[in-house]
Amino acid sequence: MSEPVIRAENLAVAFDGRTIFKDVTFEVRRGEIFVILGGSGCGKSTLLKALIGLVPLSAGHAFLLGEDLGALDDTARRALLRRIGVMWQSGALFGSMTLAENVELPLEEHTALPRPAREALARAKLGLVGLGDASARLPAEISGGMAKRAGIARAMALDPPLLFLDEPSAGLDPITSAGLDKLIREIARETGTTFVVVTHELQSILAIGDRCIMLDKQAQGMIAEGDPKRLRDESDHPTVRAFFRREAA
Ligand SMILES: Nc1ncnc2c1ncn2[C@@H]1O[C@H](COP(=O)(O)OP(=O)(O)OP(=O)(O)O)[C@@H](O)[C@H]1O
Repeated sequence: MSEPVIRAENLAVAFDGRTIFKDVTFEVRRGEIFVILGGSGCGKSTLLKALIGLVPLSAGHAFLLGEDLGALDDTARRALLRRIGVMWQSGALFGSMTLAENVELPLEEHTALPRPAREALARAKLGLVGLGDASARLPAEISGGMAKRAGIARAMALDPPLLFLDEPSAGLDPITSAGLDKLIREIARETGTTFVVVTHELQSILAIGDRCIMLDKQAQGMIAEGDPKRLRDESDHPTVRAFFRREAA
């Protein structure tokens, strides 16, 4: 089997001596959509940040694309992070720039490509997310669902093999959210991009997740791992069952 895209070994994070999670161990395989799920405040976003080195680990190792992020010097670390796309929940587009200019921004920052090449790549990425006709629009002129699509296009500007999405369906109505899920599946299938998606939206988890882990605040760590549909149908863990069956725990 090929090297996993992510290997998380016994990860722990604590803030001011308070453990958020510990002993978090999992692998993300090439080409899959891997979901990090769990209730509010269980540490999903913190885990995402820890995986890319934005939050320090108090224990464990995170290997991304085969490299131990914590063991790299600044240059190697920047080079590795350049190969990873992130769309933050709060990752708003720059309001004064068109969608095309927003997508071009990472290309301008990280490549020496001339402007026409950048423009062509930005158009292609916007086309991939179904916004080929909207490239000259400003963020204020588009819907929330379109803004998320544009955010994904921007995160894909540098063709990352690994893409993190932090709560992509936050703030979207169910139909728009389902459309975004479909897009994520299409991109994964068409491009082979590996996705790590943080979400607590049950519909999304079941629609897109090949595999998932579930974090839990009380347990301060993982309480489940596997195919979300199997967890829904077969888990004996009361919190996992409650989550998937939408019952109060
Ligand atoms: N920089 C920080 N300093 C101190 N505490 C923090 C910091 N970042 C997060 N926390 C705490 O860590 C816990 C987990 O937060 P996190 O945002 O990762 O949860 P989450 O599962 O993503 O929640 P939600 O679904 O509500 O976004 C929370 O109690 C939060 O207050």
